[in-house]
Amino acid sequence: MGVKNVPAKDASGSPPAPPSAKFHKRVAPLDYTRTLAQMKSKLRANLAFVVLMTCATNILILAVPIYLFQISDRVFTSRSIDTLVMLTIVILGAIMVQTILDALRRLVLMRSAVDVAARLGAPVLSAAAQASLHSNGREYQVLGDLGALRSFLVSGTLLSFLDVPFAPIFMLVVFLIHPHLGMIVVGTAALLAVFAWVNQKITSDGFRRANMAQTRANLHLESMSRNSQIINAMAMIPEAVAIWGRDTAQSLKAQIEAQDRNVYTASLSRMFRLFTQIAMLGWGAWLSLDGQITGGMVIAASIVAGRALAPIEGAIEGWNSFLLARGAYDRVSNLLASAKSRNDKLRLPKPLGRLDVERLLYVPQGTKHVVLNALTFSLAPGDQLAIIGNSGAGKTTLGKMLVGSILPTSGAVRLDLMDLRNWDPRQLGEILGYLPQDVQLFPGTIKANIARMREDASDEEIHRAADLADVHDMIASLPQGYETVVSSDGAPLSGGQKQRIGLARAFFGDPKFVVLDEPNSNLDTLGDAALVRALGHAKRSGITTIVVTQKPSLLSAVDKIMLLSEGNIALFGWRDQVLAELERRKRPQQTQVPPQAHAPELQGAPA
Ligand SMILES: Nc1ncnc2c1ncn2[C@@H]1O[C@H](COP(=O)(O)OP(=O)(O)OP(=O)(O)O)[C@@H](O)[C@H]1O
Repeated sequence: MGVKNVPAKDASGSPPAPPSAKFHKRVAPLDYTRTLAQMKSKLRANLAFVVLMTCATNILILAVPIYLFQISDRVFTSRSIDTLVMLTIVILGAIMVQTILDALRRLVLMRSAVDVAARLGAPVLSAAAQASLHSNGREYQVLGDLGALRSFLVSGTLLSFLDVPFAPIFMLVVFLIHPHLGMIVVGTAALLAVFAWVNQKITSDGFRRANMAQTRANLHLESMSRNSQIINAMAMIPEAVAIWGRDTAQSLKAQIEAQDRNVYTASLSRMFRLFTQIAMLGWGAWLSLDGQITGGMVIAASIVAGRALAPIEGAIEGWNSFLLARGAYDRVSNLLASAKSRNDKLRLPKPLGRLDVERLLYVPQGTKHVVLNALTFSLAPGDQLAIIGNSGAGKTTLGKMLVGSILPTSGAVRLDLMDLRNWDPRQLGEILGYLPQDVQLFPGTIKANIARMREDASDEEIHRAADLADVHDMIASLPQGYETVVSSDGAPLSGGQKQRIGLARAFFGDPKFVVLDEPNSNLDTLGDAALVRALGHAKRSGITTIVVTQKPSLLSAVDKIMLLSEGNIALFGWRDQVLAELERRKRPQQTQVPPQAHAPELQGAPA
């Protein structure tokens, strides 16, 4: 196609920059899969160290029963004080080493948990923001999963899991002391496993229902905080609180049911574990009376049995939190695996602003509604197009698609011949400007908002954007000017002022292509006039501009008009021709039939 790849003249009129400066600097690459792999290998290394420490601590734990064994077998028989002192010194040393190693493994696990959160926090948030393009933003909750993962890594459950492989060794030791005692321990372990299985069966549904109701209550709370003004203004507090209360009550009720059952099974398993201790001592005493083992062996067997059963009980009790952590890990790794690496795109020179839309089709996922029906049109660099049409015609959807904030079902949007999907996203964001229908500002100063929260933005660039959007005078009239701090609900700015700051934000950084969705919906006459002047500045700067509008006042400022009707291009062409055609279509309707779909927006439009 006929776009000449000549360097565009700088908007300020200065000569084009040398070739090297024309190329955007690539931001640090964010390779999600590699970050995840790095985190896994670091965690594996740490866990290997922890497993080593666990081996050592578990072996050293045997020192106490061996000490008892030795006392009853050697000291009592030889009545040697020296042996007693030696044995005591050795056991004290062993206990000290065991304590240090146990503390070490806990410290390493704590640092590993922090390391996981620190390494994955930014990539997960970035991947969630990317993924939210295709959904309603629920991916942001994966950040909570990262927290759950971190808690699991420092929980006692993980230590119990690590200790479980040593349980058979301890059982073997008890078997070696006496097979009867060994069988008591193995029987109890099997019984504990049965209790845990029953516990899982009878509580999982309750916990699942409790979680679902809690999630609903949290979502409701979030929407209440976003709509607090509407809720207050229309006295909706009782209803809003009632909805939250209903979901919270459901969650608590389900939780109580599940927890009651949990308490029953946990108490039963604790009781059986105590029975085991008694059985070990009682049966051990009988064996001792029978002369089969010594008293020291009975006590040693009881201690070793306790060590064998404790991690099994801990792992069984923590099984639910293990499943939750595994689910959280799966969600984190799936999100990172599905996020696309942002560093594999060629850096291109700054575009001229030619737009080609090819057979753009949009059928939202899960619906059969054709919102945009194979739209095809082109704009030359610097063209200004107004998109008009009835409510629900697809104007906003088309605007979002033109800036790549939603992806088409099929077809392509090309900027300077290159499909938007093939531009480096960061570079594309810098050469695009977008003012959405529902303008939201970030909490911070006006200058930070105009600069798109970039810390490297110069004052000159911010002023230039404000100038281009014709909002400098409005900002100057505010008591704190560019330093005015805006809160998350936009206060202290009015709706129109917010919209005009949003306009300056769209023009920040010399974009080459700007989409403005109903930029004058909140503007007064002065604001309207400023917007028309801003379009004039954009025209002179060669910025390709698309304005979605229902108001006729803006139509005088554009070159071309597109009429969208139910997702189809009903009319597209030079402004005067389209307006004349609309006028011609409107006339017979006024005399014959009720007005047609698109007639009202053009009433009063300049011909
Ligand atoms: N994600 C979606 N799922 C289902 N339907 C959708 C989705 N996005 C848009 N639509 C539908 O597409 C149609 C066009 O919506 P769009 O917001 O683009 O209209 P519009 O022309 O901008 O209207 P308005 O002037 O009122 O803003 C609407 O009927 C809307 O319900």
